[in-house]
Amino acid sequence: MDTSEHEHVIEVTDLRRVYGGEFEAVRGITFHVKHAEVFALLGTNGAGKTSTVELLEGLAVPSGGRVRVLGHDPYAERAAVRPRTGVMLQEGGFPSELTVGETVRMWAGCTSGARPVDEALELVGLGRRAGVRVKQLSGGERRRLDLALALLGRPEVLFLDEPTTGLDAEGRRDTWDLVRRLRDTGTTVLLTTHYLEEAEGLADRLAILHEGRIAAAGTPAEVTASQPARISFELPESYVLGDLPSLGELGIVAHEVDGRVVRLRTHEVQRAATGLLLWARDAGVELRGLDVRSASLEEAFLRIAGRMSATEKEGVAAV
Ligand SMILES: Nc1ncnc2c1ncn2[C@@H]1O[C@H](COP(=O)(O)OP(=O)(O)OP(=O)(O)O)[C@@H](O)[C@H]1O
Repeated sequence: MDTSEHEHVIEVTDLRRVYGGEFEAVRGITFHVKHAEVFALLGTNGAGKTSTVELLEGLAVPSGGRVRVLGHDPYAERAAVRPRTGVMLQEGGFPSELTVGETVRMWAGCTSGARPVDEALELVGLGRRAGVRVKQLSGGERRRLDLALALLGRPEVLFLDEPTTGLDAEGRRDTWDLVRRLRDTGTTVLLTTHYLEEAEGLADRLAILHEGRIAAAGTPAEVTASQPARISFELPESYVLGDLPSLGELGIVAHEVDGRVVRLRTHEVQRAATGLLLWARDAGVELRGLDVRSASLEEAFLRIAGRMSATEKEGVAAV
């Protein structure tokens, strides 16, 4: 089956993975990835990201549910899927005595329609390192070599398990640029990452896994919009919180006072900010340090992953 703009290149339905007959690492997840889309799987350590990606790569059989990649079962129909996909595992293993160029050449020998070795190395910024032995590469350079190998066969679907772990800021940006270019030329990319900035900037859509289940999914904007915005300011001299308009009227769902600093959370940021500013104008006072900001993906993630302080959680849960 050929891919088209309208097809779901990856389809995951009620997917489960059980280890040792009892530990359920993936507990019935459903999502899809469209053609030429970058989809990020986020989650805390042990959330089930790698366990899921391995099923998509056809490295194991699901304990339940269904996976389709390019319309095929990646495990049972490996021969149909594997040549059209590129895989970058969390830890690639290379013979350390070979040079970078030899490694890619060896790999190219087993890949049909492989890119020229130089092109693959240029793509990942290793063009000048072809003669260096793999054992002499830095951790970040090894990740780039991993990526070069994943790209060798001009894959239609690319699986990247933590592609930028160990890369410095520049290397990370280079990889993001490359992923964007691949997406723009029709490659579908599924990646896992611990960097929320990476998911926010790179992913068209994402899913946050928590304890084997999808806790939130959508575009980065949709996922962050589910979280309340934050407004903070200093209480003017000689005023107390009770002097402000009623927090309920302002649409505030949680509040915290720390010395003279007031922090409010709201899903109706315009209403709350307007109410506060009108009140300040009428009272003839200045709201020093006024800061209004939407929730970040990081906040959404931390809240979903259950790591926020109990008080903050209670505040918002009380809505
Ligand atoms: N082969 C295995 N046998 C038993 N349990 C396993 C096995 N592989 C993974 N697990 C467990 O399954 C759960 C999910 O692991 P997985 O590696 O999929 O998480 P992850 O989201 O990729 O984590 P990380 O971010 O740390 O890479 C963890 O509790 C892990 O200990």
